[in-house]
Amino acid sequence: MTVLMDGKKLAQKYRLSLKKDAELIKQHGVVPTLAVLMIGEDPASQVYFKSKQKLAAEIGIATIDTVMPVDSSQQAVIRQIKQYNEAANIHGILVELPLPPQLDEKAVMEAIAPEKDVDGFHPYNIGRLFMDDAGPVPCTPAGIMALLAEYQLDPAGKRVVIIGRSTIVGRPLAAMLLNADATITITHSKTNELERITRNADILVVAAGQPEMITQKYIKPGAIVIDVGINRLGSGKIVGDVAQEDVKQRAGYLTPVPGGVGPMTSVMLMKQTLKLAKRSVEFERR
Ligand SMILES: Nc1nc(=O)c2c([nH]1)NC[C@@H]1CN(c3ccc(C(=O)N[C@@H](CCC(=O)O)C(=O)O)cc3)C=[N+]21
Repeated sequence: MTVLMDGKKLAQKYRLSLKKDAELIKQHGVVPTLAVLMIGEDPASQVYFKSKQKLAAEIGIATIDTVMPVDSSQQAVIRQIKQYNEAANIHGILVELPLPPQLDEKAVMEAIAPEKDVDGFHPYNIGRLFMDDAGPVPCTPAGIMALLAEYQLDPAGKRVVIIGRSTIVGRPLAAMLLNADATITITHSKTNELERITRNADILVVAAGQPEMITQKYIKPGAIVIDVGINRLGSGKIVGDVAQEDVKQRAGYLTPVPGGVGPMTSVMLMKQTLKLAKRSVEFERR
């Protein structure tokens, strides 16, 4: 029997506790504030953009939302970020990805002040994560770590295989799990004999962006399977990167899609915003 790891339920638990944290910060006269910058109107990002506004409002986090035209110049985007960097009332800055093609993602990420980088995408924060001295960290991997902890699945000593080497999921998750004493293998689209590697995994994380690519034959019996994929099919149905019904026959634990990693990502963003706001309270009291 596979245990489904209920991200929706855990996210709800976090929402209640984050609401209390936000209240405490406000008692010190600080309103936790997240600035969200979206360039263009990518439909997938737009859904995420709106759901974040709603979640922030529920928890008691103020948002400053800016939409810039899809043809914005690099200079204009960086100017907007610098303005947020300098605004004392803003604690977290998030720039919606993906960016339109004329913009240099690396330069945009580097323009965000590391101490306001809620997504943990700035090279300084990535470096800290790799040195096991983490500041803000990427939200999706943080959500995966929270799910493992909730189900008392300690990664220490376990063999982890991650499919996907993105800067948003695969790479930072590898660092977090390494910091938690797991043994890590990162695989990707050029990996030879993928199945032979994944069949050794005690924990398999799939962030490949390929609808339902992972079937039973990739899974070690009883393994923990984390499905990071969110793929919208022509029919409108949302599926993960794991063929869920098939893999359920073999996995010990599995995150569903929807209702698994996705809801945890958003809640981790709020948690990190509060952490950054709290730090500014402590700073002011000194
Ligand atoms: N700077 C930046 N940081 C991000 O973290 C970021 C981003 N840009 N751009 C867009 C992607 C996408 N993303 C999602 C977060 C939550 C769900 C989520 O909650 N999904 C639900 C609902 C799925 C549905 O019904 O559409 C679920 O999986 O259950 C999905 C997608 C964060 N992203």
